[in-house]
Amino acid sequence: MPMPCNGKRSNGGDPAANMPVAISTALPRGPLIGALEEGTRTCRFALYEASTLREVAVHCTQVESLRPEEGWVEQDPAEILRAAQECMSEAMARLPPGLGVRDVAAVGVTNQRETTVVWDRVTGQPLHHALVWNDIRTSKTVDSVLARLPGNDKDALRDRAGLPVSPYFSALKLRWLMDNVPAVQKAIAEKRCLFGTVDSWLVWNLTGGSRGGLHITDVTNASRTMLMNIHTLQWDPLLLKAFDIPREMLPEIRSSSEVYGDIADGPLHGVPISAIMGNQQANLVGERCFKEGQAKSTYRSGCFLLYNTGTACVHSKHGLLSTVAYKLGPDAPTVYALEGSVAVAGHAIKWLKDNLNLLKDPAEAERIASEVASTGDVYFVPAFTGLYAPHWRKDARGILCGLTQFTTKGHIVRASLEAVCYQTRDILEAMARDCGKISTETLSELRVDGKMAENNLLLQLQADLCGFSVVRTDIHEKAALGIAIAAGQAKDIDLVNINALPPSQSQCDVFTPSITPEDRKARYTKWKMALTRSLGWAKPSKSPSMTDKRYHLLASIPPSLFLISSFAMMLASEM
Ligand SMILES: Nc1ncnc2c1ncn2[C@@H]1O[C@H](COP(=O)(O)OP(=O)(O)O)[C@@H](O)[C@H]1O
Ligand SMILES: O=P(O)(O)OC[C@H](O)CO
Repeated sequence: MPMPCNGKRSNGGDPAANMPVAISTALPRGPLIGALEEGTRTCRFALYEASTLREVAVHCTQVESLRPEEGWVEQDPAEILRAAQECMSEAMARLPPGLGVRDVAAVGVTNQRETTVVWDRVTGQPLHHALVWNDIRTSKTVDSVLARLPGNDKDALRDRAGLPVSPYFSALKLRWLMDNVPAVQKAIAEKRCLFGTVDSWLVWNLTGGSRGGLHITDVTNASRTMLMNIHTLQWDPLLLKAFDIPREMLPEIRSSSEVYGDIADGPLHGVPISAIMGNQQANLVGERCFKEGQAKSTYRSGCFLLYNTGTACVHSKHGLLSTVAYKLGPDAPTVYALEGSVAVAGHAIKWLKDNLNLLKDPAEAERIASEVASTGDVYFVPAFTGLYAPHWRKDARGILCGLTQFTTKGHIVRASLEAVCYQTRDILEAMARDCGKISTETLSELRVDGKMAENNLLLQLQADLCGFSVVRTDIHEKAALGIAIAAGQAKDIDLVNINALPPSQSQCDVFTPSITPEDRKARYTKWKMALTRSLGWAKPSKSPSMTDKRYHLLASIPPSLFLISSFAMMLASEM
C-alpha cells in the first residue's frame, strides 16, 4: 500500500514544489491565466487565478477519434476547433461575478503532439482529417524512407531530428497526406496548403484564420515533427529534403513562452496567446521538473516518461527520443529531455474491457488483479501498434504467453498492469545507459500522474519491478498548470512557486519496492523473453510500394551516398 508522506518528502531542492499553502477563501481576483488543453480524447479550458493558481472556471468536452481502417486513427480538425471554442466560451460564461475578459491576462495552448493537420490558407478549410499521433498507416512510407537511408537505418537522421524514423512523427504523416490525397497535392501546387500540429491549427484559427491568423508553432511541438533541427531549432533543409516537404507550408517556430498575438474573436477577444507547448512537455513544467535529472511519467492510454537533461541535448544510443523540454522565452535557454513513449498502457486495460469483456470498468482492474498473488507466469506484451521506445519495432504485435489451464482473468489483468511497468523499466534502463546518471536517488524524483496512476497496485508493481520508490503527487495531470506557468511568464507573472493544490491534496503517496532483487531480475528476464517473441509478427511486405515519384528517383542513389548527396544538393541549391 502507498505510504502517505504528508508533503514532507524531499522535493529535489525545489522547496515550493510541495509546500502546502493557505487556500484563499476570498472571492477570486484577476489577473487570470487561461489554459487551453487539447488532448487526444479531451479538450479542456481552465482559468486560473494568477495569485493562487486556483481554478476559477473550467469546461471540458470530448473529441471523437475515427478509425476508418485497422491502424488508422483520425480526428476532424473542425471538431477539434469547435471543441476548443466551446470550452473557452463555456468557461468564460462560468466566471464568478465581477470577473470578465478584461481580467484574463493571457492564454496558453497545450496539445496532443505529432497529430498532423493540413488546411487551405484561403478557405481556412481542412484538406483532410487530422492523422492522429498513434495512427500507423504510414508504415509503408517509413519503409520507403528507410530504403533510402544508409544501411536502412532508422536512426540515420537522429543527429539532426533527435528521433528515429517511425510512423509516430508528423513528417511521415504529412508525407502520406501529400502522396495520397489529391486535395493536398492540388493545394500544394497552388501554394495554398498549410501544415501544422494541433497547436498551429488552433492558434491560426484563434488569431484570425484566413483573415491573417498566425501560422506558428513552438519548439516543443516542432521537435516532434522530425523536420526541425534539434540543435538550431529551425526547420532543417536536409530533413525537409529527405521527406520532400516544401518549407513554405510549415509554420514559423517560436519559443514556448512569448506573446505571439491576440485572440481575434469570441469571448476572449483581444486576450494575448503567450504560450504553446506539447502536452507532455507542459506536464513536465507543471510537475516543476526544472532541474536536470528530474523526471515524470504520465500514465494514460499511452505512457510518457520525460527526463530533464538540462541544456544538453543527449543523443540517445538506446532508443529514446531527444526532445525539446521547454524554452520559456525567445532568449531563454533551451532545455532538453530524453523521452520514452509507450504506445499502449491504459489502453490495454480498455482493450480488456471493450474487446474481451473481462472488466466492466477500468477501475475494476485493481481489484481483479489483486485476487491473485502473481500473474502465474503469464506475460502480456500489448504491442497492438508495434512497440515504441526504446524498441521502435513496428513489426511487433501483441502476445499473451505462459497460459495454462489454471490461468484466470485475474492473472491476465495483472499481467496487463505489469506490462506497463516492464515497458517503463525498458525506458528507464535505456535512460540509465544514455545518461549514466540515473540512480535510485535521482529516481526518487520520478513523479507519476495520469488517470491510470490512481491504480495503487499498478504503482506498487512499478516500484517492485523497477526497484525504486514511485511518488504520486496527484493523479491529475499537470499539463494545464504547465502551460499556465509558461503563459504567465511571458506576461511577467510568476506562477512557478505557487502550489496549485489545496493542502489535503498536496500530500503524496510513496510506493516502495517490496520484492527481492533476485525476484525482480528473474521476472524482468522473463519479460524480455516475452518481448522477443512479439517481434517480427507483422512483417513488412518484401517490396514496399514507392508511393511518390521522388522515391523512385532517390531509390537509384546508393543508400551510403544518400546523405552525402543530399548535403551536396542542398549546398548547391543554397549557392
Ligand atoms: N484505475 C485504473 N486502473 C487501470 N487502468 C485504468 C484505470 N483508470 C483508467 N485506466 C486506463 O487508463 C487510461 C487513462 O484514461 P484517460 O486519461 O481517461 O485516457 P486518455 O489517455 O484516452 O485520455 C484508459 O485507457 C483506461 O483504460
Ligand atoms: O493527448 P494525450 O494525453 O493522449 O497525449 C498524446 C501525446 O502528446 C502524443 O505524443
